[in-house]
Amino acid sequence: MGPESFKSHAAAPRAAQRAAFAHAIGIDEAMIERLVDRFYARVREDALLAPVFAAKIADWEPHLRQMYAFWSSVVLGTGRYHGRPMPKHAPLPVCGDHFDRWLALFEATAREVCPPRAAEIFIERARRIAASLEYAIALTRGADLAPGERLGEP
Ligand code: HEM
Repeated sequence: MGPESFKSHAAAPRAAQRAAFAHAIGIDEAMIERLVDRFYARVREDALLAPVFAAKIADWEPHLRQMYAFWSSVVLGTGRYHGRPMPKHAPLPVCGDHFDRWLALFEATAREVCPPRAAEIFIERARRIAASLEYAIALTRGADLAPGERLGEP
């Protein structure tokens, strides 16, 4: 087997292993839908976050479907999500407090909906993506956040 065929064979088992591991700890598409539905139900009742979403989202069904696809791609490696989150978040009137609240609600929901090991996977990924979104939004406002520094008021 030459290097090329080794390469092409190596990628598929890794993706399959990731999906198999996720399934073994209880993650599947139905769990993702429960997590996303409950999380955004909370977001829509949250005094800090609800107005930011309400200004952009009139019809929640397409957003929820997009978020099922997003989390399926992130955690199950299905490649179902093809969007680009950064341009959608860059213009939002948010600061570090919004990210803290988003993560607090997400973490509480994940711990309710998912078995412990599955919850930790969603939470760890969410924290990393939130931090990179926060950093990238700051850059669009001309601020290069130092480690630990938070996104200021828009
Ligand atoms: C301050 C916290 C956040 C706020 C206020 C927020 C708000 C929003 C809003 C309003 C939209 C819809 C934008 C539009 O359609 O114009 C959106 C889309 C989205 N958000 Fe967030 N978000 C936050 C954090 C996050 C985090 C931490 C993640 C990932 C872990 C995330 C993932 C996404 C994705 C994947 C989309 C769909 C983007 C697309 O159209 O492809 N968001 N968000």
